[in-house]
Amino acid sequence: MSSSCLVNNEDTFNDEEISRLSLEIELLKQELNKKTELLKTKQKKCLTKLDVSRYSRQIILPEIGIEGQKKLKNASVLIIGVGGLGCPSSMYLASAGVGTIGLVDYDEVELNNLHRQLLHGQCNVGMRKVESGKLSLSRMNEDVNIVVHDVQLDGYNSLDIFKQYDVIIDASDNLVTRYIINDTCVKAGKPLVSGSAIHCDGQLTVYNYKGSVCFRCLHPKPQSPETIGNCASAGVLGPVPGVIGVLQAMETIKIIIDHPNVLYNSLLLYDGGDCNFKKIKLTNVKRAGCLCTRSTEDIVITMDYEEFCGSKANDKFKTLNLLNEDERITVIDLNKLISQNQPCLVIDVRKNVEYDMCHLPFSVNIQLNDLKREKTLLELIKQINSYSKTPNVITICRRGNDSQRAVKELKKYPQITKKVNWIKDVIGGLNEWSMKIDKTFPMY
Ligand SMILES: Nc1ncnc2c1ncn2[C@@H]1O[C@H](COP(=O)(O)OP(=O)(O)OP(=O)(O)O)[C@@H](O)[C@H]1O
Ligand SMILES: [Zn+2]
Repeated sequence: MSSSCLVNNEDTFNDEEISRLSLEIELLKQELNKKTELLKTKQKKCLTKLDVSRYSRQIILPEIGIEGQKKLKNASVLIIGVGGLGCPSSMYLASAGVGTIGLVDYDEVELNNLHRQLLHGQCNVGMRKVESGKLSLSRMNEDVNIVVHDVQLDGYNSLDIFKQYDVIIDASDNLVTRYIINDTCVKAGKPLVSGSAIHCDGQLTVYNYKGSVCFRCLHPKPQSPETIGNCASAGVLGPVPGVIGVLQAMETIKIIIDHPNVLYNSLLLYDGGDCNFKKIKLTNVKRAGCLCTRSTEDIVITMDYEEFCGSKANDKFKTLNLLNEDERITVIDLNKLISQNQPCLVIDVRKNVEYDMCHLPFSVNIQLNDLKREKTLLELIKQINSYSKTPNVITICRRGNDSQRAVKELKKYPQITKKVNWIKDVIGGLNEWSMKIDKTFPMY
């Protein structure tokens, strides 16, 4: 017999003793579980008299009652994005007495956020959004525990954060983040209240709730990045994310109180222009092979989401480098050329509406897409011909990407290139002009 098999006689058990001990262990385990559950219930916060006064107008509702309000007090909700949707949803949840609200955002408050992101005020411009959000929410309701996560959410940090919360609200603004949030909710088994808003339109639904479909079931392949707009490029009317964010708060409250009519398996469409709400039925069958049909251990959320979507996990501006250095000028060069009265045709290639918002007085407006039109090109040639000396052509846009595209486009036409000295664009565009030449020029 090898030494490893040597056993002291006192330590050996017969079959009967083994099954008796197993039973004892099982009973002890059950006892421990019961005590842990009891402890959890005892640890649950009860309502104070002040709570009852504060929330009396909603406690009185049969849907809420004392039990519902207790559930809200003991609930935790994570909101990703303290922007157009995250501001209204967090305001209503904090005011309703949700015990813990987590805020995720990696960005700072900008002036152009204020028309719709009502948690942030003028004095908060430049501040971290999560900090500004926490300040305002705590001012609204000091009893709510506001937890800040000042990070860019990705597949590596999301699970640890999500685990700490009961309900997740997607108030982000880009496709990559939507997939990360969806996949993490599926892995962590959390309901996802999803919303979006752009122009005058909004959408709302709840995924991964009581066996319902997930975002991937409906969108297994990401939309191409070119077809997706964002608030910065497409614009949004403030009340639209306001409406959707408030409805996200409503669905979250319904999930917490276990309301029977949570908006899952349906998609709510809001058309602000028409003042119209439409509800369309979604499938209640999970897509075969979808992530949400796998066991949680098999769900991988550390994939390269940016590669999968072909876009970034934020809607921050990407600088293109389409032109060579000698095909570009700085705003300082432009200023010099203009003050020296050099013959320059400055073409602002932004949308008409942007040109109407603000423009350089010496520029003309031809939208990038119009540069392909024959009629526009003929008019442009006429303008070039009207100069007494051979002019330079300078394209400009907001930040210096479309202006590079415009140079490429114009250089395709020898009728133009032959008649001008050179065609160049302005690095950094009008935003750079605003920073370096004229601080009163609006930056947007
Ligand atoms: N992966 C992410 N991690 C953390 N925060 C994110 C992530 N993706 C988006 N966000 C945040 O979600 C919020 C979305 O807000 P919103 O749609 O109103 O856009 P915005 O970025 O504030 O404004 P604009 O698009 O006009 O510049 C932003 O504050 C953004 O920083
Ligand atoms: Zn799915």
